[in-house]
Amino acid sequence: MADSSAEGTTAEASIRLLEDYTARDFFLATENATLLGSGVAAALTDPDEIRLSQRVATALGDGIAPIAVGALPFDSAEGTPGRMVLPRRTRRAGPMHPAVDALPRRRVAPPTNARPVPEPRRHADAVARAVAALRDRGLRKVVLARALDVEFGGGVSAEAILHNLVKDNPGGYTFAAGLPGGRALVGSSPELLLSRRGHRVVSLPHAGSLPRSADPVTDTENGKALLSSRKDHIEHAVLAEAVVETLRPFCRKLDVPEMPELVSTPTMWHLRTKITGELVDRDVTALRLAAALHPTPAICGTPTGLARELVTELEPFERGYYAGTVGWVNAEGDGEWAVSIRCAEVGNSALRLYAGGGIVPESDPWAELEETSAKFATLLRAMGLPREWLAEL
Ligand SMILES: C=C(O[C@@H]1C=C(C(=O)O)C=C[C@H]1O)C(=O)O
Repeated sequence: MADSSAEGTTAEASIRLLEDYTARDFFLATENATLLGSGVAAALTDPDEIRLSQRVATALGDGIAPIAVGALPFDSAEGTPGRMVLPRRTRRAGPMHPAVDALPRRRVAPPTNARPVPEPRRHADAVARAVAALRDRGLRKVVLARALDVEFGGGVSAEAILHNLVKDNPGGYTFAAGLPGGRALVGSSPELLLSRRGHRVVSLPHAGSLPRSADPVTDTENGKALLSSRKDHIEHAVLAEAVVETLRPFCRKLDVPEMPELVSTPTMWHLRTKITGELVDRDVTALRLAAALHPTPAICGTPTGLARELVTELEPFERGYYAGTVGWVNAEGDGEWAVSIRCAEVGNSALRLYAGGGIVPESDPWAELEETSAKFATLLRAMGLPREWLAEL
C-alpha cells in the first residue's frame, strides 16, 4: 500500500525533502509547497495523453496511491511517451523559501567537454529560415530551440543541480522527474501550464523575453523595453489567445486580463498573463486539462500542426521531455503542471540542456540566439558556471 505523509510547514520539513531527493524520484518545489514522490507503486506510459489521463484517473480511483506524478514529452510522436508514476511514498511539506537560503550551495564539478547542438551560427540560420517559412506557410508563430551537450569526466549529480536550482529560484516551479535508464529531467520553470484546485483553474502563460542584467540600469531598461516591445506583445497575444480558447469549453467563467504583466526570474524578463477560470465539470482532472492545453504556442507555435512540422524540420535533435509538462494529479483531480523549460536531461556523466524562443515574422536571428543563451543561464548557474562560459564554446 502506498504511503502518504504531510510533514508540516516547518523549514526543517521542506529541507528534509530536498535532502532526501535522489535522481529516481519526483520532486516539485513551488512558492507554496514542496512535494517528493519516491518508489513506484505503479507506472503508466502512453503516447496518447488524453488516454493516459484517463488511465491515471482509474488507477487513482482504485486507490493504488493518493497521487500520480510525471512528465509529458513535447511530442509523443517522436517516440517519447507520457510517463506517470504512482509513487510508493509521497511526502509533502511547506515552501522551501526562505529557509533554503541558509543552506550552502552544492558544488558541481566543472564539465570536461561541451558542444552546442546545432552550432550557434546554424541556430541563427534556422531562425531566419523559420521567419521565411512563417510567411510562406501562413504561421503566426513557431518556437525554435537549441541544445547544449555537456560531459563530466567524473560524473554529474542531479541532486546537486536540483539543490542549487531550488536555492536560486524562489518564485519558480523547480522540478525533477525520474526518467527511464536512471536519467532525470531537472529544471526550474517560471511557467505554470495549469493548476486545478476544486473548481478553480489557473494558467500562467509566458511569452516575450529579454535577459536580466547584472547592471541595474541596463536591467531596468530591459524590463521597460520588453513591456513596450510590439514584437513581444504579438508573440504573447498568440499564446494567451490559444490558452483561453482551449480552456473556454471547460470553464463557466474565465478571467483574462487585457494586458500581460512584466515578471522576472533571476535570469530573464518575461511577459505573462494570469488566466483564472471556474470549471464546469469537476470530473475533468488537472492532467486532462494539461493534456488539452499542451503543446501551447509558448513552446510550439500557431497553428499547432504546422508549427510542430517546422520544429521537426529545423531542429537537429529530439526534444524528448523538454518543452513538455511536469506535475502531479491526485484522486480528486486536483494538480499542478509546469511547462518543462529551463531544464536539462541529466545522466550519469553527461547532460543535455535546452533553451528555445518564440519566432514571429518580426524576429531577428541573432537576437533569438542571444535569448536562448540567456535562458541557458538558469541551469548554468546551478552548475556553477558563469554565463560567459557559453561564449567560449
Ligand atoms: C521555450 C522556452 O521558453 C518559452 C518561450 C518564451 C519566449 O519565446 O519569449 C518565454 C517563455 C517560455 O514560454 C525556453 O525557455 O526554452
